[in-house]
Amino acid sequence: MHAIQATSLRKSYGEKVVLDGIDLDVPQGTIFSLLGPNGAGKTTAVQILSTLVRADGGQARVLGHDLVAEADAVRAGIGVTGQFAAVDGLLTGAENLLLMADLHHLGRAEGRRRTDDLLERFDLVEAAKKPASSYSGGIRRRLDIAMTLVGEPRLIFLDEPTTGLDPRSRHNVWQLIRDQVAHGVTVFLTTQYLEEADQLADRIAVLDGGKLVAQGTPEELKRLVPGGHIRLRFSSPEAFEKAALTFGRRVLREEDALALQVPSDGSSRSLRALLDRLDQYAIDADELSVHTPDLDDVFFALTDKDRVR
Ligand SMILES: Nc1ncnc2c1ncn2[C@@H]1O[C@H](COP(=O)(O)OP(=O)(O)OP(=O)(O)O)[C@@H](O)[C@H]1O
Repeated sequence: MHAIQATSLRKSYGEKVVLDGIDLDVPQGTIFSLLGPNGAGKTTAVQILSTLVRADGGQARVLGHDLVAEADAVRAGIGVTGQFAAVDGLLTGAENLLLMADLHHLGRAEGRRRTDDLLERFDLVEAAKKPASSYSGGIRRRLDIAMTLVGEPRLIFLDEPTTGLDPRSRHNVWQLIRDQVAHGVTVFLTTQYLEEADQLADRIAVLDGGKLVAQGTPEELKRLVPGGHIRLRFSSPEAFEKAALTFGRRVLREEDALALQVPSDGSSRSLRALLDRLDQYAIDADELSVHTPDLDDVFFALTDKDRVR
């Protein structure tokens, strides 16, 4: 079953086309990340898929329900944490959670039970007694995500969940997200941080200029851009020269290190071909390492940085 299935989603604000026909498929129990530069339309996509904003065109089913005809059923199964954080600064953390429990009509006892459970799991027991306005960014974000989970959603939308957090808080939030997925929850995550998508996502889609310019696993995306290579290091100048001759003009020479960089997409097929070649000519490499480009390379190669917005 798919948690999200969308075809040809379109949305414009006035003259500005924000989403220009977007197809999305997110299997249940996975983390899907929508990546894109500022203003690419990530938040708009989240707003549409969470029923907050109507698309101009296209269809979508979320948790098996039609987004428009069965909007209530969709809302009942999802949680949204966004830049429009729901935390009320005047209330304590515990009061914020209890308020969410009320909104979900949970009843007093059940509301208390879920609130206590979430405070424990999110390491918020101490903070829960103080007003949320006194919280650091990291604690506030944890409370915000905890509030999203009060209704026990099967799908959560996290819109830039770690923007502005320090590395430790960011890792904390990542762990909380992974825990959710381990319990079968599906996560739709938007982020500007390539590392975040790389760390968390099963699949990534890159949004730019209103279109998805690439989709795949982090590894698949990294293979899309040039720059990947296998580096071979040799212990003798003879072996180095012999290998350089064997691989011909395609290789990059690191004379001082006695190393060669052979272009490769990082697949096992390309690795096997290279090892076969070394075997064939009885060349011994001292060291072999595979270098795949990182997501930064992909992002910059795929998104148009010069477009005027
Ligand atoms: N309610 C609105 N009215 C008019 N224009 C809007 C509205 N909401 C969004 N936009 C425009 O749509 C474009 C996409 O915005 P959106 O917030 O979806 O991008 P984003 O990818 O989430 O960006 P960011 O990373 O900066 O949050 C922007 O140019 C924005 O100005």
